Order: sequence, then structure tokens, then C-alpha cells
Amino acid sequence: MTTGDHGTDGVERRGLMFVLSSPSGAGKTTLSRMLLDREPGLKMSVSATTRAKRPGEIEGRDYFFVDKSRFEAMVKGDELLEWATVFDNLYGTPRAPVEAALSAGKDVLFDIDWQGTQQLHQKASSDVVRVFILPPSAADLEKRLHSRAQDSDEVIRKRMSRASHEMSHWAEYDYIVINHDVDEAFAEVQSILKAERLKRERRIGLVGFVRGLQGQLQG
Ligand SMILES: Nc1ncnc2c1ncn2[C@@H]1O[C@H](COP(=O)(O)OP(=O)(O)OP(=O)(O)O)[C@@H](O)[C@H]1O
Ligand SMILES: Nc1nc2c(ncn2[C@@H]2O[C@H](COP(=O)(O)O)[C@@H](O)[C@H]2O)c(=O)[nH]1
Repeated sequence: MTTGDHGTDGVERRGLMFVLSSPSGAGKTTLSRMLLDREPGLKMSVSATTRAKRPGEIEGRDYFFVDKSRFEAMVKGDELLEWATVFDNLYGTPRAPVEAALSAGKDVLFDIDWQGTQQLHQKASSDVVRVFILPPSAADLEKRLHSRAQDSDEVIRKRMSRASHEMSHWAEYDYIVINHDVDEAFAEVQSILKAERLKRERRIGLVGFVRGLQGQLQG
């Protein structure tokens, strides 16, 4: 599914799909924005959803807000790489932008739930890096959902009651980050991305690079 780009060392590399999941309110959106600001070469996958727009959300930046019949047409037309029902709404990843970004040598960042992560992993396991974000405590999680001030008390109650179920999938992930302090959590997530970019099996240009070095040593 992926083609290469050149890292700072000039070695061609396959793009990767970097997934953040967590119970609602643990900090995925916050960490995603920090990553996008500081990591050139990383592109956000913007999902389609049938949920209502929150105050401050922007069409095409945060989500593509669609109605149920449009979403179903996208499913039928195989336009989504994965999709799932989350908190009574439909969410899915448009396929074309992800494939275009990977083909252009970018890495792609996903803020999706465990169901979507399973689907991506089934399709392209070696290109998917899965990171699960945990809150430091249930009280902090609830405080964060309230401090975001974008959901009604009823929606927050529903999200809190789903948190334990969401968290039960933590062991399906490659990395676990506990988001106590946002700067520390960001540093950990960024380190994971940097290390994954250096993995030998992703660096398809290494054979040629090493041959070149050997040629220099022999010549
Ligand atoms: N380490 C932290 N300490 C305190 N507040 C935090 C921390 N990380 C994130 N927050 C705040 O918690 C709230 C929820 O964070 P965010 O929206 O990033 O969560 P999320 O996991 O993306 O949630 P959702 O799944 O509902 O989209 C925001 O107001 C954010 O500023
Ligand atoms: N499987 C998918 N899950 C997605 C997608 N986009 C977002 N999500 C997840 O939904 C919940 C709720 O998000 P919110 O913005 O309403 O708070 C959260 O866990 C997201 O990660 C998607 O395309 N596919």
C-alpha cells in the first residue's frame, strides 16, 4: 500500500500509519495537534462522521460532517478504509486521502477507536503503529471531558460509561502512553514515531545505501 520517501539521512523509507486510540477525553486530539505542529512529513487522516459538529470544529479540518445516507453511500462505494459505530454515531476513514499521502511519501496520523484500529491492522499490519493513550485516573478523565466544555452532561456520562470498555482493548496496541503531563506524553509519543521511522524493515533504501558505503570502502 505504501511507497517511499527520503528521511533526513536520504534513505528511502515506506510511509507508516500512526494510530492514536484512547477512551474519550484522554488526550488524542491534543497530542495529535502537537505532533502535526512539530513533525513535518506527518499528515492527519480526517474522518467522516455522522455526529453533530462541536463548537469550534471546522469542516474538513476536524471531520467531514455527513448525514447517515451519505455515510452509507461511502460504505457501499468502498470509499472508507475502515469504519465503525462509536457512541451511536458512524465514523470512518476516507480511503483516497490516506492512499495519496502514503504514495507521496508521508506518514499518516489516525485518531480512531479500537474497532477501526483492528480493521487497519488486518489490512496492512506491517505499516500500522498502534498507540493507546490512558488517562492517569478516572477522575482526571471526567475532569478533562468537562473542561473541554463541548459536550452535554448526558454525552459526558455516556462517554465515561464507555471508557472501561474502550480501555479493555489496550493490550491490542504496540505502545501505551499514560497522559499525566501533556508535554511528557507528547515527548513519549514523538519518540515512538521517531523510533518507528528508523525501523530497518521500513527503510527500503538501506540495501542500496549500504552497498554504496561498501563500494566507497572498496574503492
Ligand atoms: N495531560 C493533560 N492534562 C490536563 N488536561 C489535558 C491533558 N491532555 C489533554 N487535556 C485536556 O483534556 C481535554 C480532552 O482532550 P482531547 O480532546 O485531546 O481528548 P480526546 O482523547 O481527543 O477525546 P475524544 O475521543 O472525545 O475526541 C481537552 O480539554 C484537553 O485540553
Ligand atoms: N473507527 C473510527 N473511529 C473514529 C474515527 N474518527 C474518530 N473516531 C473515534 O470516535 C471516538 C469519538 O470521537 P469524537 O470526535 O466524537 O470525540 C474517538 O474514540 C475517536 O477516536 C474513524 O474514522 N474511525
